[in-house]
Amino acid sequence: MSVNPPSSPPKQDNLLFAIPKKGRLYESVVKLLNGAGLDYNRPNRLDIAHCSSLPVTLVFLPASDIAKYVGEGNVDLGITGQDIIAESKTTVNELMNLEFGRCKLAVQAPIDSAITHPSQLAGKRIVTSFPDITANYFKQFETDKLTQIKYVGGSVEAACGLGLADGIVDLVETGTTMKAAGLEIISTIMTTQAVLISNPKTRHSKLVKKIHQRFVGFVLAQQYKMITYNICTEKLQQAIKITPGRKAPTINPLFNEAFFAVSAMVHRGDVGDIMDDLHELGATDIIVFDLENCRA
Ligand SMILES: Nc1ncnc2c1ncn2[C@@H]1O[C@H](COP(=O)(O)OP(=O)(O)OP(=O)(O)O)[C@@H](O)[C@H]1O
Ligand SMILES: O=P(O)(O)OC[C@H]1O[C@H](OP(=O)(O)OP(=O)(O)O)[C@H](O)[C@@H]1O
Repeated sequence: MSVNPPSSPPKQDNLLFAIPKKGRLYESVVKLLNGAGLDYNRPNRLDIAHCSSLPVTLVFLPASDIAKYVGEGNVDLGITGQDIIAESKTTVNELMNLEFGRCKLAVQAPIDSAITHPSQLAGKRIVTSFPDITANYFKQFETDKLTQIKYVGGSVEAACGLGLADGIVDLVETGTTMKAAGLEIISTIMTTQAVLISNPKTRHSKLVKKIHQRFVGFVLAQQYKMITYNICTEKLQQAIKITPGRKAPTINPLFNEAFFAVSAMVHRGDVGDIMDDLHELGATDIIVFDLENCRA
């Protein structure tokens, strides 16, 4: 692990926040930090950046090391996958699911092998970046011989084809990597997504809470859109059934008309159907807005 020397040392009283320095989680994390108002300037190639808006220093680390730094080091907050937390066997507080980095950790074997159940791989050679989770998982199937677990840091899917493994344990999202390597899922060990974690011994509980609340608002805003429309008095009750909102819709009478303007939060995935239903009911001026951020 290499952390470049900081341009200026971490400010002593700043909260330290570990961020994946690259890889699958990086872009979503940057979006989340921007959305939560954690503005920073990261000079090219440097692994440390001070936030301008809050007393927070971001440290950019490999995703696979972040749970360790938060559980056993001085780092107060971090973002990483649940798979990494499970593998690192360290105690951190899992504050919230971040709704990205969703995938599963699965036992895989060559399609043309006769393996259909994980017990057939017990005692055999398994290659993985998750040796601890894998060893624990195969224990339940072992009789006499221990499973031979070998660690590799990446491109795990190549191990069967290159004669290093009889099976692998690796992450699967779309399945593209797995299929390209001629592998199939034999069993799923766990599902995982990115989470916000905190150090149980942090000295910055108040700031941890503040950042947590900002993330809750941003993640919620990503799941909803705001819809507004006009509807006549007679159809208002039916319209409310279509857009009940998170708590209730906001309803304002239109000036000089027997119409109401309604606005409500709706789930992103339901927007198309809701617009169709409202249009069919006779609603007019239906407009949908993205929510940039919110506090529920
Ligand atoms: N295909 C995927 N889809 C969704 N989330 C994933 C996927 N692959 C990995 N992740 C999540 O992202 C975390 C980091 O994985 P990634 O492959 O980016 O790590 P890395 O190997 O440290 O990075 P890099 O490959 O850039 O060195 C994983 O532990 C997992 O939680
Ligand atoms: O099911 P898919 O959508 O194909 O995604 C799964 C792949 O993504 C991850 O690897 P990544 O591409 O991040 O690189 P790595 O193997 O170097 O970790 C994971 O280790 C799989 O190989």
